Amino acid sequence: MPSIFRKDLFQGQVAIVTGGGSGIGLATATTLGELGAKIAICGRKKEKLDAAAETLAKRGIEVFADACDIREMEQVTAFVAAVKEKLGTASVLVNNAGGQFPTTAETVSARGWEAVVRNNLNGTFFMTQSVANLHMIPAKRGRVVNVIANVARGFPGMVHTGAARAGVENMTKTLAIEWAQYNVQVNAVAPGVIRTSGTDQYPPELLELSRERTPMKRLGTAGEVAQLIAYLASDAAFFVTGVTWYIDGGAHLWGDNWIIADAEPPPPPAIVAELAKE
Ligand SMILES: CCCCCCCCC/C=C/C(=O)SCCNC(=O)CCNC(=O)[C@H](O)C(C)(C)COP(=O)(O)OP(=O)(O)OC[C@H]1O[C@@H](n2cnc3c(N)ncnc32)[C@H](O)[C@@H]1OP(=O)(O)O
Ligand SMILES: NC(=O)C1=CN([C@@H]2O[C@H](COP(=O)(O)OP(=O)(O)OC[C@H]3O[C@@H](n4cnc5c(N)ncnc54)[C@H](OP(=O)(O)O)[C@@H]3O)[C@@H](O)[C@H]2O)C=CC1
Repeated sequence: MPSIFRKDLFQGQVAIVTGGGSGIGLATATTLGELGAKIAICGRKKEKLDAAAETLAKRGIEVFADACDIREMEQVTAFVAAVKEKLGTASVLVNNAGGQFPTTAETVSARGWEAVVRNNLNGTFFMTQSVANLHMIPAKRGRVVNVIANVARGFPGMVHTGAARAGVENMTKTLAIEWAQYNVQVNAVAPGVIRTSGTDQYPPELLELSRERTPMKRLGTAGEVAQLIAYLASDAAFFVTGVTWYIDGGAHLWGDNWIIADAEPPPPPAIVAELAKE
């Protein structure tokens, strides 16, 4: 995707992109790298990261890639220290790693719930705290962009991730206030349904339903999300903090992925009929 940004926008800066081995993370790493940033990426699968690092290097981007499960604090601490040693002090953190699986609220197992909450909420906090303490707060400079999801009207069909992402959205506001004194801005982006290696794992009929239920009648691209992240990571967004930016073709305002059955609901309690008489 051609960029609207100045070629040297991130020259001399170091950007960490979690989950940078694929999808939105790789598109973001590519965008920031092509705008001059040195890039650090992490993920759980080393092979995927190595392939992504090769792609980035071929584009002339200086890159450091290492395996790190963001749910494990020791792995996070080690990765964040390695970034400092290999590339220098990071001024940009994109918390993009995450994921979940479709489920109903009544059937999700305790382990399934925990896996998703740890991945999206705990992992994002561990990484943010670690990068802030080692890189951004001492340097008095930082931009954090949290990738969440369209949870504006709940997330029926994925209760675990809805709850975890709402937690990250609230955390975004808190950190924006606590860290304003350190010149660290914290924002979130909330993608609608974006075609990536991640959504390729979803049933095609669910994605088609999502497309139909999106006012703009299409799915987004990873490149589009990367451009929004680049803006929020740039100096142009210096006075922007604590805000969630939707990039979803209008889907947070209209259109549901959750079909409410047409069946007659159970009768209301008697008091409702009594009140209707008055
Ligand atoms: C509806 C509206 C759509 C709306 C239309 C579509 C909208 C899409 C919007 C969002 C799109 C994206 O985010 S796309 C990005 C998607 N990418 C990903 O999700 C990749 C990352 N995800 C993951 O790694 C996994 O999903 C996650 C659970 C988070 C972490 O996996 P782990 O390996 O740590 O966990 P495991 O040890 O395997 O499993 C722990 C428990 O979770 C359960 N579990 C794991 N995967 C499961 C699965 N697919 N189905 C059931 N249960 C699962 C296991 O059964 C275990 O519980 P027990 O069985 O009880 O032991
Ligand atoms: N595509 C979409 O429609 C939407 C996506 N999102 C969110 O955007 C982000 C990017 O998703 P997308 O690019 O679509 O999908 P991908 O599955 O391609 O990307 C997810 C990335 O996160 C990494 N990851 C997942 N869990 C961990 C972990 N515990 N530690 C480290 N890395 C991890 C994965 O790498 P690895 O497997 O190697 O660990 C992978 O590279 C995710 O948070 C996703 O939930 C939100 C709304 C919609």
